[in-house]
Amino acid sequence: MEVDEAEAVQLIDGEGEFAGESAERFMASAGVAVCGLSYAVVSIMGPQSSGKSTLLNQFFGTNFREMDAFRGRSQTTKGIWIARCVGVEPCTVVLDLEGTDGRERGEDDTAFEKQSALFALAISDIVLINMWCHDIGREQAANKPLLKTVFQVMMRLFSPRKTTLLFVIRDKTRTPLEHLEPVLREDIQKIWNSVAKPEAHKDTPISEFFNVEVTALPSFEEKEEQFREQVQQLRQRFANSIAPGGLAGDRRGVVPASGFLFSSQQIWKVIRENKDLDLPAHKVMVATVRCDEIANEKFSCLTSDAEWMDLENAVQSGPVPGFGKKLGYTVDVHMQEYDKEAIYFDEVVRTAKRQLLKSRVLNLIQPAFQKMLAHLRTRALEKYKTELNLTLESGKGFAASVKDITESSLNEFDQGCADAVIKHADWDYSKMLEKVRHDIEDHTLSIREKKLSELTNHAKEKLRKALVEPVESLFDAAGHTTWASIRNLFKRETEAILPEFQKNFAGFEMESASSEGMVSNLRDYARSIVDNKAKEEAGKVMMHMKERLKKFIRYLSLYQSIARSSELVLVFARFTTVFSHDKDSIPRVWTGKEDVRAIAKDARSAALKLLSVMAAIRWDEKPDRIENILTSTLLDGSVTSKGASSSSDPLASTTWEDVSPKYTLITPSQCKSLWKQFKAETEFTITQAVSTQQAHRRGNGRLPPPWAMVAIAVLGFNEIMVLLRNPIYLFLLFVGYLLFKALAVQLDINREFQNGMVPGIISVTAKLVPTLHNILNKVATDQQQQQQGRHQEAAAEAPQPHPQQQQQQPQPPPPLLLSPRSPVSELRRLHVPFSPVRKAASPSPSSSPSSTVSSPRNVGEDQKPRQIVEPNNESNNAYSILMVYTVQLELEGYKGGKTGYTVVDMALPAYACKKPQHAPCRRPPEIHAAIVFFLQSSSDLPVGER
Ligand SMILES: Nc1nc2c(ncn2[C@@H]2O[C@H](COP(=O)(O)OP(=O)(O)OP(=O)(O)O)[C@@H](O)[C@H]2O)c(=O)[nH]1
Repeated sequence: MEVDEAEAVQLIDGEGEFAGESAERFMASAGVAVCGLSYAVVSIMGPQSSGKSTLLNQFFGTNFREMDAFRGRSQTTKGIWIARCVGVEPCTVVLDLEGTDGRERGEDDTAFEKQSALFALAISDIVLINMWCHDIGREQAANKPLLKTVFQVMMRLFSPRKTTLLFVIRDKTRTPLEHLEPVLREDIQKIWNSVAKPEAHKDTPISEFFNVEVTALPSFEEKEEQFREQVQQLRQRFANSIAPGGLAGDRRGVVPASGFLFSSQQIWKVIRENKDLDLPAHKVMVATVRCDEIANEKFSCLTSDAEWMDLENAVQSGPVPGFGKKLGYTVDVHMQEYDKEAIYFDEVVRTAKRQLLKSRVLNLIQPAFQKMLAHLRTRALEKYKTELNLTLESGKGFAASVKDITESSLNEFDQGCADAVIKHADWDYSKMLEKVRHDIEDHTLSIREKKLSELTNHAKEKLRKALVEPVESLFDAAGHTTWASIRNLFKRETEAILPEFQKNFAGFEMESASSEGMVSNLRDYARSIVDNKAKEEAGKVMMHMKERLKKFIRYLSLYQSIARSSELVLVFARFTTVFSHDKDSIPRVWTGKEDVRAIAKDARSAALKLLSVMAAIRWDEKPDRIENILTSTLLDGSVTSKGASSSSDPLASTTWEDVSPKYTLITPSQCKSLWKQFKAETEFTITQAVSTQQAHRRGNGRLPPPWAMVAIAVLGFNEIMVLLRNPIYLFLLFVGYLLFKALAVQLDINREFQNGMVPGIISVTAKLVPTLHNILNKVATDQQQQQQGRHQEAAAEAPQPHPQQQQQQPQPPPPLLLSPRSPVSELRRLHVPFSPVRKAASPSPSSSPSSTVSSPRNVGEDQKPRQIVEPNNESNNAYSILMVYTVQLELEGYKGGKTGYTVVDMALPAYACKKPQHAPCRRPPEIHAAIVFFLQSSSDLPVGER
C-alpha cells in the first residue's frame, strides 16, 4: 500500500510495541531515508485531549486522528504516531505522543508517559509542550508532572543533545504573552530546580539542555480564524529549522535519516528495558549497523552489476583490453554509493566499514585479475616463442635473440599488468613476472638444447658421411698404409667439419670450456665412427667376401669346407685374389709355366698382411710388430711345428705388444688358430693347381716319341703305300681320323681317363653312341645352314625389300666365338634372358660383355675395360687363344624367389680353337668346372628356364 507523505502511521502501539513494518513502509514512501542529515524531528507532548493532534494537523498538514467532540472527550491517540510534515523544508518528521494524565491508563500508570517522554527527547530536535493557558501559575497544573517527567528522564541521557522546548499555550486569554511567559519560565525553572540531578549536573542550568520557547494560540474552537492565521505564522519558524540559528537544537547525536528508524527502534528498546540511554554509543552502534547494511547492499549491487559480470565472463576466455580501467570504474561506482549513503554516520565506523567493503570487493574481483595475469603470462610466453623462432630463422645469434626478445616480452607483460590493476588495490604482480621470466628461461633452455642437439647431430652426420665410406674403402684395399690413410682422413675431415661447427654455435655465447667440451665430444664421436667401422666393416666385408668365396669355391670346386670364421674368410679372400690373379690384377691363366709354389707363397703373404692390418686399430703412428710377428711365426712355418713351447711362441698371448686391448680386433692366439685352419684349407687349392699344371703339360706332350714315329714308318711302310695308292682308303682314313678326333674332343678323353683306365673305358663306352649321334646331327645342321646361306646369297642378288620389311626380319643370333652348340655357348645363350639390366644396357646382341651389371663391391674393377684376349694367330699354342668371358648369373635371384641379384662374376678362360667356328672345341679344366657349376646351379631353375 502506497503511503501518502501526510498519512500518519503508528510507530509504537499502545502496548509499547515498535511497529517496525509499518514504520519502514512510511520511511520508504515518505522518502525520509534519503534525506541524510537534512531532516528534523518534532514531537508533541501534553495532556490528553488538549488539541495536540488538531494543532499538528493545522501546523503541518498531517492527518493525525482528532477527537470527535460530539461523541464526548476520550483518548484518541494511543501510543506514538508518526507523519511527515507537508510543505516544510527540510524534511520534517513529526511524532504525536499519547496524551498524559489519561483516564484510560489510570492514576498510577505513568510508565508509558515517562518512556514516551524520554523517547521524544532522545530523538527529537523540537519538542512541543501543549498546555492550557489557564494552567499557568497554578500549583496543581496538569503540565507540572509532565515537565518533571521530562527533566527527570533527561538526566538519564548521557551527553544529552540540546533540545528546543516550545511551549504552546492554548486558548490564550486577554493576558498578553509578555506577562504569561515570565510566569511560565519561573514555573519551569522551579520544576528544573526541583528535579534530582546527578552530581555532574547539579548546578547545570536548564539552558545547557533546553532552548525554551513560548508561544500562545487562541482557541481553535472559538477563534478558529485567528487560530489558523497564527498557526501559519508559527509554521514559518519550522522552515529551515536545522539551519544555524534555527528552531532545532544543537542536533548532537543526530543520525542520518536512513538510520533514523533503526535508531528509534534501538532507543525505544533501551528505554523499554529501563536502561540508561548512551546516545553517543547508540550513535556508534547505529552507524555500525547502518554502515554494515549499506556496505552489504553495495557489495550485493556489485556482484549483480552487469558490467562486472560481462568483464568477468570476458576474462575467462582471454585478456581484456583496458581491464583495470573498466573494473576500476565499476568498483568506483559502488564505493562512491557507499560513501554517499554512509557519509553522515560516525566517521570512524564509516571508514572502518568502507575498508571492509573494499576488501570484500577486492576479494571478489581478484580471481578475475589473476585470470587476466594468467592470460598475460601465456601471451608473453607465446610472443616470446614466436619471435624467437622468427629471429633464429632470420639467422640472428641465439644469445642475442634471447636477450632482446626476453626484454621486449617482459616489458609487454609488465605493461599488460599495469593496465590490469585498479587504483583501489595495490596488487603485486612481481611474482607473476618472475613466473613469466622462469617460463621464458625454461623455454630458452629447451630451445637451446634442441638447437645445440640439431647442430651436433648435423656435425655428427657430416662426420659420419665423411668417414664411413672412405674408411670402408680403405679397409677394402687394406695394406701397409691403411691406418696411416685412415689417420690422415680423420685429421682432414675433423679439421674441416669441427671449426664450422664451432662457428655455428658461437652465437650461443657459451663458455669456452663448454664449447671446447662439445668439440672434444665430437672428435671422440668421429673416432668412435672409425673404431666402430673398423669392427663393423670387418663383419660387412666378411659377408661379401664369404659370398664371393662361396662362388669361387663353386667355380673351382676346391674350397668346400673353409670359411668357418669371418676372419678366415678375409684371409682366404686375399689368398684367392692373389692366387687367382697376377700382379696386374688380371685373372691368372694357368699356362703350365708358372711357379705355383711361389705364387702360393705370395698369396699367403698377402693374406697374412690383411690379417695384420685387421688385427688392431692404430690411432697412433707408432709402428707395431704385428706384421713382423705374424710373418716370422706363421709364414715362415715355425708355428706349424707342433712341439713349439708357449714361452717361445709370440702368438701364445691374448694381447699384442704395444697395442691396447681396447684397440685389439684379433688377438695373437686367434691369428694363430686362423692361420692353421687357413693353411690346412688352402693346401688343397695349391695341390689342385699343381695337378692342373701337370695335366696341361701332359696335354702339350701328346705326340708320340720320335723313335716310335720311325718304327711306325718302317713297320707300316706297306700299309702306308697301299693307302697312298688307293685314294678311297686315304679318304676313308681321313674321315675316320676326323671322326675319332671329334669323338675325342666331345668325350674329353683325357679327362675321362684321369680317374683310371677302367672307369674311363666304361664312361667313354656309355657316351659313345649319344656323342656320335650328336656329331651326325651337327653335320646335318651344318649342311642345312649352308643351304640357307646359299638361299640368302641368292636372295641378296634379288631386288632389295622395303626397309620396314627388312626390319621385321628376325635378327640372327649373336656371333659366338665358340661353337654354337658348345656347352659354353649354351651357357651364354641361357644366361642372356635372365638379366633384365643386361638387356637394358645391351640392346644389341653384339654389345660388349663389359656392360653387364656387376657387384657393388666390384664396381671399380668392373668399370675397368674388360681385357679380352682375342684369338692370336701368332701363337703356336692352340690352347693359348684366350678370352675373358664374364658370366653373370642371377642364379640366386631365381632361387627362393629373391628379388635381388647375386652376381657371379667369374673370369673364365674360354677356349677358341683355330679350327672352323662350327667345329667342336675341346674344353680346358676351368671351362669344364664352370659348366659343371652352372649345370649344378641351373638345376634349381624351373624346367622351362633351364
Ligand atoms: N477549547 C479548545 N478546544 C480545542 C482546541 N483545539 C481542539 N480542541 C478540541 O479538543 C478536542 C480534542 O482534540 P484533539 O486534537 O483530539 O486533542 P488531543 O490532545 O489530540 O487528544 P488525545 O490525542 O486523545 O490526547 C477536540 O474536540 C477539539 O475540537 C482549542 O484550541 N481549544
